[in-house]
Amino acid sequence: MSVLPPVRRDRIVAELPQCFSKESCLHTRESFHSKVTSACKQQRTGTVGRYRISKVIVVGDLSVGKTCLINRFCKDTFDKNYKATIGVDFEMERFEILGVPFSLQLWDTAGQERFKCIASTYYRGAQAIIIAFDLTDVSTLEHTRQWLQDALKENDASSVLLFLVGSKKDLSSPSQYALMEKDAIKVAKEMQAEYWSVSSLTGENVKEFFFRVASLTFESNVLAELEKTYARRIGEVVRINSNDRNVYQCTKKNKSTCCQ
Ligand SMILES: Nc1nc2c(ncn2[C@@H]2O[C@H](COP(=O)(O)OP(=O)(O)OP(=O)(O)O)[C@@H](O)[C@H]2O)c(=O)[nH]1
Ligand SMILES: [Mg+2]
Repeated sequence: MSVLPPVRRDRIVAELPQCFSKESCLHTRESFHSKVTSACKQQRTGTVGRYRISKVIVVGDLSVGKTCLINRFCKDTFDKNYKATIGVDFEMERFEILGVPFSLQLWDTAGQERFKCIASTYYRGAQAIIIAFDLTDVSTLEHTRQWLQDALKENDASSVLLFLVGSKKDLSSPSQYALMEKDAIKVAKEMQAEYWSVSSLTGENVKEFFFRVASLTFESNVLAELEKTYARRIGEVVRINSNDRNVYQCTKKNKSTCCQ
């Protein structure tokens, strides 16, 4: 069995990364959920080990900067020449969160209309959806609602984490940015998404953003797994209890026959 190399030192998460803007932040806790930290401390790998991967899809209009965002984070590169994504591209990024190895599967989808049907076949089973728009083009912000609708057709809205990300921040002036941010935060609140603004050219907020995505998906996976384990245990206890009742009836009626 091939052993993976250790996680890069700059991919280690010990504290819950904070959100970008309090105004559009759904998970306002300052630290990881206590149940998650204790499960990880006890390395209850049965609980924590299983959920080591999270699927994240990145959607949004063509040329808004989805591929550049992923490449800046995964490869620390930036290509100013636009090469449209055809269908989907895929990157796997490994972290160590609270001492537990964890991977983000990043699915970079095509924004061009003609590739949309191929891309949408990869939406299913996402734990997080990143909807990207261009901070210098308000029409790409308006289109994010449709992108979200399409992505939610394949996923359970109640359990998927949503992020609305404004890209190309280096291209917008402070006054232009302030106006766009106000609109974007309004859209983020409507969507129940967490808003971020980034620049893949300068790298501004890119690492912080992906650390936040990885940490929140890790936390929700571990909590879901703990709940399942707890429910299974309760199930077992209930089953034993119901047997107890039989044992009780046996002893009341006739000890020898029914309770072997
Ligand atoms: N200045 C600046 N330019 C950017 C930034 N991000 C992307 N770009 C430019 O925008 C172009 C398109 O970016 P891509 O990441 O390829 O766009 P995309 O969303 O993947 O496009 P599709 O694959 O067609 O959906 C790139 O060639 C860059 O030149 C950024 O943060 N700042
Ligand atoms: Mg692309």
